[in-house]
Amino acid sequence: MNALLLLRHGQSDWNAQNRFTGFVDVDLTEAGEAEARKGGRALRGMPIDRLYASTLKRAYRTVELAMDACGDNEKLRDAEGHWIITRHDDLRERDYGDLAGLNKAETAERYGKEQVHIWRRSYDVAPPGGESLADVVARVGPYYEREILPKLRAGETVLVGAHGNTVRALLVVLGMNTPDDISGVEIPTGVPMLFELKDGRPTAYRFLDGEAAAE
Ligand SMILES: O=C(O)[C@H](O)COP(=O)(O)O
Repeated sequence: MNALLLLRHGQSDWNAQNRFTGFVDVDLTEAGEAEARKGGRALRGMPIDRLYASTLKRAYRTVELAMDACGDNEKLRDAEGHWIITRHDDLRERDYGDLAGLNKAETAERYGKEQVHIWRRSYDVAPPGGESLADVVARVGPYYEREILPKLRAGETVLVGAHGNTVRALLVVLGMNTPDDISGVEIPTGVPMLFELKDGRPTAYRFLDGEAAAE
């Protein structure tokens, strides 16, 4: 099999509290861990050759839990039984800067819903002290082209544990969306996205939200 799999982390503690998170390294909730395991079950029977994640624990824990639940691909464990996951800062969630830790609803009351929507979903306007989606594209894109695309072109299937805005940035990098229409795209937590490849490049994707096999 030759495919790209993107997996937004399961629900995090600050997702559950409706707080801006960004670079802050928060844990998964129990519900988020269950989402990760459900996502893993949807991957059963799918040969995976390589695992990536951001350096934030909510992303690589999601990959670990998903792979545990998937139950296949034991070749990707090291001698101690840990999943071999290439982790990199460039795959982190967008930096929400000064908004990190603030409640999203309270922030909308303080600055206005329109301003918060612009900070969250515009392409080139960054939240104060943080990154715009364009900034995320500028760091995720080169990492993808340098590290992941060559593996896909070599015929591998690669799973990347990421974040809402790194997935959205990759959809722009992959040409699935444009800077104009990406603002309307939302990524569910814990649901694997399977990208079909043509000549080593992703051409279309679908969500694997039906479980391949019940628990
Ligand atoms: O970092 C965060 O706050 C969330 O994971 C993504 O936030 P957003 O959906 O508001 O961009």
